[in-house]
Amino acid sequence: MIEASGLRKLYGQTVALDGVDLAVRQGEIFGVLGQSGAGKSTLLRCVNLLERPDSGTVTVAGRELTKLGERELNQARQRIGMVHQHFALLASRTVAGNVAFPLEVMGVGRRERDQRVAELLELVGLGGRGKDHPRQLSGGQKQRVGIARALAGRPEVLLSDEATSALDPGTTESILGLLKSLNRELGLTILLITHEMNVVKSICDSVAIMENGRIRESGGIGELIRTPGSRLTREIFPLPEPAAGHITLTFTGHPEEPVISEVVRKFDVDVNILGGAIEELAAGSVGRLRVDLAGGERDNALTYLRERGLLVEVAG
Ligand SMILES: Nc1ncnc2c1ncn2[C@@H]1O[C@H](COP(=O)(O)OP(=O)(O)OP(=O)(O)O)[C@@H](O)[C@H]1O
Repeated sequence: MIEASGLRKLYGQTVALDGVDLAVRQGEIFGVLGQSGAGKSTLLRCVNLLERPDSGTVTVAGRELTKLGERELNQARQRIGMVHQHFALLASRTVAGNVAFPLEVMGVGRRERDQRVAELLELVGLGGRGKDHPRQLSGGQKQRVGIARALAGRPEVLLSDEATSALDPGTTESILGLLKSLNRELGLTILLITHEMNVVKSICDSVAIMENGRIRESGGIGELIRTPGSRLTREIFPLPEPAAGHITLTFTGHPEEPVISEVVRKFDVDVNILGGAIEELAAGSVGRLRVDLAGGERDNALTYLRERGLLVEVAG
């Protein structure tokens, strides 16, 4: 649905994007995770060409945006919604007036506009609040207005620029829940940028980890979790560096199965648990355990764990 290839963007001497490739599939929630200054906002602004990359191409829903002139681009942008960190609402307009704004720009007539605005407010859980002004709303409600406005043009793609960064944890969760349900119910493809691992863990199907204008790792979350040495897994489970011989086990799907006690019984090994955690991700439940395994048939125990579908990493 979104494909970016070879994106480069310089601001003076600063390389904001240094050859970025991105592929977001239709209907998925794709997170770009990175620290401040990594280039995330620049990447997002290059996807809808609010910022023109110095080189590289961007294709959204089959149209190569980097080839379009300003008029065609404005049209194409109507099918790409955008949600902002600080909501970007017009203080002088009511809630309904804010949501109606893009429809006015598109030239939608009054009656259709009113009907669509009412539908959109209902969709984001703000039915009946149309006459209020943004100042009468909480941060979470303001973001709901921002989302309703972004959906006005029936976009195929929603871009989210740190949509929950200005919100408290409880409100963040409810906004993430709303994005997830829009993704499911409308089949909306969502590309979001965030510096919060929590956002990636709770709603993303895929992720790209960005650093210094480059993507260091990207892919489906389940797939990355099963990849040895994955940065994503290390960041989700911040265990200390392992000592030589220590074993890190990553298991997905059925953490309730007693594989550890099985290997102890079957292979007569001693297991010393050094650390670990279980995380509930949108992609499923994932556990990571750091152990020391000694005695008995250690190698056979490791082979058995691999055969049971665990990722087994032995520190060198
Ligand atoms: N308009 C601009 N003019 C000059 N430099 C810029 C501009 N926009 C971004 N940069 C620089 O490009 C680099 C990437 O910035 P960008 O805002 O894309 O990162 P980010 O990951 O989104 O960070 P943050 O979360 O803090 O916004 C930074 O070094 C930043 O200072």
